Amino acid sequence: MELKVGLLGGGSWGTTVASLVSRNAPIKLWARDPETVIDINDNHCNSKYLPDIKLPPALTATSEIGEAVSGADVLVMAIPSSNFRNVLEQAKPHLRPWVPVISLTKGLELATSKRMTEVIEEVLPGHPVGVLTGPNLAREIMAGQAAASVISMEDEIIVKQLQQLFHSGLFRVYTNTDLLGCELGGVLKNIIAIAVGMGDGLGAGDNTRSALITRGLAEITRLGVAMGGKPETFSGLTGMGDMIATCTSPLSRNRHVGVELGKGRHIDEIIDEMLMVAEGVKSAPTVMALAKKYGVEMPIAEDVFEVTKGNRSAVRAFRGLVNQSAGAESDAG
Ligand SMILES: NC(=O)C1=CN([C@@H]2O[C@H](COP(=O)(O)OP(=O)(O)OC[C@H]3O[C@@H](n4cnc5c(N)ncnc54)[C@H](OP(=O)(O)O)[C@@H]3O)[C@@H](O)[C@H]2O)C=CC1
Ligand SMILES: O=C(CO)COP(=O)(O)O
Repeated sequence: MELKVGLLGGGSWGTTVASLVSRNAPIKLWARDPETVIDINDNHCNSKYLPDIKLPPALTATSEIGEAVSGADVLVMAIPSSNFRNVLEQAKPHLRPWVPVISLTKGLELATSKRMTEVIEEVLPGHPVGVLTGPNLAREIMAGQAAASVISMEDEIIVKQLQQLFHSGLFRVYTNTDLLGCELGGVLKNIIAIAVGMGDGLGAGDNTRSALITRGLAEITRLGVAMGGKPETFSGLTGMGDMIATCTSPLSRNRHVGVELGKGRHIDEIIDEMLMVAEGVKSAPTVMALAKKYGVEMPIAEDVFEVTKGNRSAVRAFRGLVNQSAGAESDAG
């Protein structure tokens, strides 16, 4: 049976995933911006978020949320974490029972510290939930570069059915049933990417970058495992894989924020001039609260939090990070 897909969110990643799915199944993308809808339907472009990229003609968009949701056999959410719950509430009256809901979002809800799949379970009880996550920079994928990703759900049967929707020639999609671990990897790596960006903005070298990525991975693994994720998940595509892509790519918005902070600019000024979302800035306070709750030391994330709050300069934070006294490699810090 052919599954119909509704995807909510007309930004860079929503449009990219909708383009991939359109090769395998009928899909309707909902965007709140009517100009984006016209651009996708008439010009096969999303000039606002993916300039100079041609979209597949099979991809169509709507500005009526009910049109994307009511006929859907699968709902995909590509809305930043700050507006995720609100959009899910708008979709709820149109959604048929038991339709699986897959999140593409790599953030946490500020007010509740919840993961997006927890928000889905709260708003839409009974619907199977999952994430599609991994080292997936939208522009590279739209340029036709090969990439791998992971669809993660706790239900082994449904996850295999949905894998086929997203998988295509150059976009390899694996399955994983450690939903919490996969989802958290995508959230937490954003903060480490800001730290690495800060170092790059300050002129640090490749050795420093490598040390930060490795210690950052240890840090996010400690928190993820304390929260119930599997250690091996953090060494896979959704953990180490996404860390490498986000911490090293000039396309990463989180790394970009770090680079600008490293140059000495203020966070408000950096965010004001960005059209796109950098989830790590918003997640940092929530991650600090979770680290405290689970008794996990996260010195890199803490420095990023202090710099983004304006309490510490990037230079001071970075000196602290590289000068920290070193214990055993297996220790925190
Ligand atoms: N870009 C990437 O490479 C990747 C991104 N992600 C994750 O995907 C999520 C979405 O990111 P991305 O697409 O890149 O973000 P963008 O910043 O490119 O776009 C955000 C989109 O969300 C829409 N939006 C925001 N608030 C609302 C709302 N209240 N109602 C309706 N639409 C809304 C915006 O609409 P409008 O234009 O009208 O403001 C825009 O279409 C993030 O959590 C990100 O971390 C994950 C993997 C890769
Ligand atoms: O999650 C991403 C790559 O996997 C995108 O990272 P940014 O949000 O930092 O651009």
